Amino acid sequence: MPGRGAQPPPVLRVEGLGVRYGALVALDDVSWEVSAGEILGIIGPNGAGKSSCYDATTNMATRSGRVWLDGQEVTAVPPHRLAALGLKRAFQQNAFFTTLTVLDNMVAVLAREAGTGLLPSLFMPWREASRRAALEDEAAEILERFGVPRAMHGLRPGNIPYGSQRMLSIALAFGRGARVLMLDEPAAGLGGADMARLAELLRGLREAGVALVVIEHHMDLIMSVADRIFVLEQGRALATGRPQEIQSDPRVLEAYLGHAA
Ligand SMILES: Nc1ncnc2c1ncn2[C@@H]1O[C@H](COP(=O)(O)OP(=O)(O)OP(=O)(O)O)[C@@H](O)[C@H]1O
Repeated sequence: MPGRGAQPPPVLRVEGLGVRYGALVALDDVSWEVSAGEILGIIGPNGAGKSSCYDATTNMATRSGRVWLDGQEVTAVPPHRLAALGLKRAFQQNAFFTTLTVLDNMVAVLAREAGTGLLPSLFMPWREASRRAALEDEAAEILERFGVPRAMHGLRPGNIPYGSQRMLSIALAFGRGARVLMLDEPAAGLGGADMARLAELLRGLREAGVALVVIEHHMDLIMSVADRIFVLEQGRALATGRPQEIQSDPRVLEAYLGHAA
């Protein structure tokens, strides 16, 4: 890519993304990229087009533009295939199987990733017992890595603390692994201690080589963890740069805070 010097090639690159809802232009000619072991923060005022940008990237909205994953064009690839290729996403709202335990939610994700036919049999105890035990071990390890302790694995998701629910959401999105993980406001509703755990988790994933794209309204969090920030305003790219550049960019201050510093 031009101007990236010795940077590794991007894992995910989007170019010219556009989304319209009827007459409303939610996203207009937006391009960005993210590399392995990098955190790209996406910020912007409410309604700026951040979620539409995720929908466009993961082919969950009718859109224009193009998307490349690991150098391969994936513009026409449907969302579930993108996930299988390693482009994964967590949503603003937690989405669990509320009647399953925390552990079984994770097992269900692993079973789905393992392929056809396994999911129904996993919940029949007389079949696939050893396979199920192996998946349970794997699920428990992933949950612990994402900060959901074993004491919570037998509970229903609605009965664990909200901060742990958010971590569970990220674990379920990540599954067995991701090349790119896109998170939509992971810190929404979190208090200080949970926010610190989340920051630690994001840094750990970056350390492991995951490319992270994080929409976030909590400026302290995103400015402290992101390597680069991409700013959207009214569907268009306003600025991109390192956190300290973005924090002192008068255009961003004007758009985001309603005044220049
Ligand atoms: N399904 C939809 N139908 C019609 N308009 C939509 C739809 N989804 C989003 N919009 C509109 O598109 C624009 C961009 O919305 P989007 O949710 O992408 O912004 P956002 O930056 O993620 O906002 P927020 O920070 O509030 O989540 C907004 O004006 C929104 O009202």
